Order: sequence, then structure tokens, then C-alpha cells
Amino acid sequence: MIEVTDVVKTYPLGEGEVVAVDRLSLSVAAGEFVAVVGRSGSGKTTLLNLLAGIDRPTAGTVRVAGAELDGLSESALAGWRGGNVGLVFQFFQLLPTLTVAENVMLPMDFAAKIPAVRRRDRAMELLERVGIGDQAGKLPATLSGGQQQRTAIARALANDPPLLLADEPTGNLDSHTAQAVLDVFADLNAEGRTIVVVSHERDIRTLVNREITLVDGRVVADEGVRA
Ligand SMILES: Nc1ncnc2c1ncn2[C@@H]1O[C@H](COP(=O)(O)OP(=O)(O)OP(=O)(O)O)[C@@H](O)[C@H]1O
Repeated sequence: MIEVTDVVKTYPLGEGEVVAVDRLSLSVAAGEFVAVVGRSGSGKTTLLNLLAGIDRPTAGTVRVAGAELDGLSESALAGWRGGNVGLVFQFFQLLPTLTVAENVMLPMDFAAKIPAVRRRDRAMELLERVGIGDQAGKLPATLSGGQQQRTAIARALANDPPLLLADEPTGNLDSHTAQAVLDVFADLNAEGRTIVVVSHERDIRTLVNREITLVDGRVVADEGVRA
């Protein structure tokens, strides 16, 4: 599902540059549930953005879900992302003027993978799936943080992508709500979806089957944590 080879990502900083990801290689097979951990500034978000094709590497290659991302134009990349990757962020990033159901339908309109007549029903099914079917007609601001993150997960599933990438999805939630949201990810993984999640949540170790630790943009540990 993921094949990252000798990837370097630098950002300009004053006269010099910051090396955010440093000659990093890793592969993730379909069906894995991977946590990426490490201190602030270790390169976790940069790695996730490279996997999503949001950022391009300075050197090296990134292959995800059958595509070599370097070879794709911006518009091809956007099309590829829409159908292959679901993204979940710390601060939900829902559109405040759209209802919960409309937020979930939005990626379907962009990718044209789900027929137009199916989109509302599919949004409802996904919201039921993550446990908030009864919130569909509300605006995001009227929901709790956990409900907003469930909305964002439903939106990430809109086009039935094989891969979910989540950047600190529980970072803005209390620990009880965080655990419930992580349980949703665990269920989605049990159904066969590949998931890579950046998290500080200690409890994530009990759910994932692999933990990758970054220090200074490099993998310093890569271990299976569940039998
Ligand atoms: N757009 C950018 N411009 C300049 N430097 C950046 C940029 N994005 C990240 N960096 C730098 O790259 C390094 C890695 O950052 P990154 O955000 O990937 O780390 P992180 O592990 O996700 O941190 P956190 O846990 O705080 O989110 C840091 O030194 C950061 O300052």
C-alpha cells in the first residue's frame, strides 16, 4: 500500500534549511494499522503529508495505493487523493456552513466515484457507521468534539478509499472521547482498511499492530506491538 524509498524533505530556513524527513524508507502492507510516534518536530506530519501527496519530497520516491506520486501533476494528484486516501486532522476541518451530511457528501462531489443519486444515502450510511446518524442535519459547531471528529472520519470514508491517514485525530479530544474515536479506527482496520495514524495517545499502542518511532526525520524504531 505504501512504499517510501530514501525520502528527504527539507524546508528553507533563513540562509539554510531544515531537514524534516531524512533518508527515510518504509513500507506498509495493505491491512496494517500503523501508529507513527515521536516528539514534536520529529517529522510525523511531514511524513503524513508526503504520503497524502500534499507535500512533495525533495529527494526519493513515494508510492501509495499503486501510484508513484512524483510522476503526477497537481490535478492528477488531487484526483488520485480523492479516490485513494481519506484524511483526518486534529482540528476536524469541517466546513461550518454545511450540515454534517453535506460535509460528508462533499468529497463525493469532487471525485465522482459515487453516483450522484447515491450520495445522500451513502453519507447517511457512513454517519450511522461512525455512530452519529442522528446528527446528520446539524451544523458542525453544534456538535461535540468527538462528534465532529466522527463526522470527519465519515467524510474521509466518502469515496471508500483503501487508505486512511490521520494526523493527531485525538489531539483535541478528552481522553474518554479520544479512546472512542480510536476504537472507530480499530473497527475500520478490522474491516480491512489500511490506517496510518500520528498520535500522542498512549492507548494507541493497544490498538495498532505496528509502531514507527521517528527522531529527527528518521525511523529509529519499527516494531510490531500486537500479536
Ligand atoms: N512548512 C514548513 N516550513 C519550514 N519548516 C517546516 C515546515 N513544516 C515543518 N517544518 C519543520 O520540519 C520539522 C518537522 O516538522 P513536523 O511538523 O513534520 O513534525 P511533527 O513531528 O509532526 O511535530 P508535531 O508533533 O509538533 O506536529 C520541524 O523542525 C519543523 O519546524
